[in-house]
Amino acid sequence: MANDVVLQGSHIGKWFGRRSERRQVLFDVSVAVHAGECLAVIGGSGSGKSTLTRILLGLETADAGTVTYQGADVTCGSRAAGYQALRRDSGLVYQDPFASLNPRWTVARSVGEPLHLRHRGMGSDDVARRCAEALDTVGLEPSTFLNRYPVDLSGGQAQRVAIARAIVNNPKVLLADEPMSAIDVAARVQILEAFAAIRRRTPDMALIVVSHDLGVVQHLADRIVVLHDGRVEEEGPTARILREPRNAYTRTLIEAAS
Ligand SMILES: Nc1ncnc2c1ncn2[C@@H]1O[C@H](COP(=O)(O)OP(=O)(O)OP(=O)(O)O)[C@@H](O)[C@H]1O
Repeated sequence: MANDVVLQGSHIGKWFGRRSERRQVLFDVSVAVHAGECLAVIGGSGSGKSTLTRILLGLETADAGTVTYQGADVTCGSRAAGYQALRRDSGLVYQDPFASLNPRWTVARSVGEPLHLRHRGMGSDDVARRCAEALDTVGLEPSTFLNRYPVDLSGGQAQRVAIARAIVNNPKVLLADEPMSAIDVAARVQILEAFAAIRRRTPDMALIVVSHDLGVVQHLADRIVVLHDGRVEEEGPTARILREPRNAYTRTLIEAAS
């Protein structure tokens, strides 16, 4: 399995604030993400889930430790050897889909923009085909949705458009930070199905999901990392962690969710 590691954080430490306000929020966190797996990062509010995953994706710098993407360093931001490759090969899905979509852009423009940015000379037929494929994968009929604006979408549809935008360049690593928490319960199934379809279509892609919702985690994740106050409390296969948590904090999280 070690050969399959795409993204690795080793002994990550992070502090926020200045002088007397300075506070450590991640303590010696090590985590490996493998090709083709879905890794869930769970933990209470403020446990460091978003900070850790943003550091792994090179969106935030670590103050201690290292992050490598396919063996190349990404730790010190844009100066690092692996940084550009990771930025190019990663996609992001956030909690609020309407914040990730420009209200003045059609779905076609929002989904197509990353293609234009990456492949400057790509022809309009290829852009249209790739946008349609991405929308199809997330369960949105292209002919119905391509010309809509965000205002014409439900929350669940908007999130699936945001996911289509995130996958249109076939990322090797996709980070979804609380992708379901702003979506009503009825629409969540379609988002789960969208992630399942993406994983079938791109079986080598690594998916990192940050979620409070253990139902979502149970459906999506192969492996779980449990964070508490910036430390890894426990990690292991999803079924084992949810059925037989070894750690008292993990048990508390599971009991609170059931
Ligand atoms: N830019 C920042 N400046 C100062 N403190 C920050 C910053 N970002 C995060 N923090 C602090 O770091 C800690 C971890 O935050 P983080 O957002 O990573 O937690 P989380 O587990 O994702 O929480 P939530 O589930 O509530 O989103 C929190 O105490 C938070 O207040």
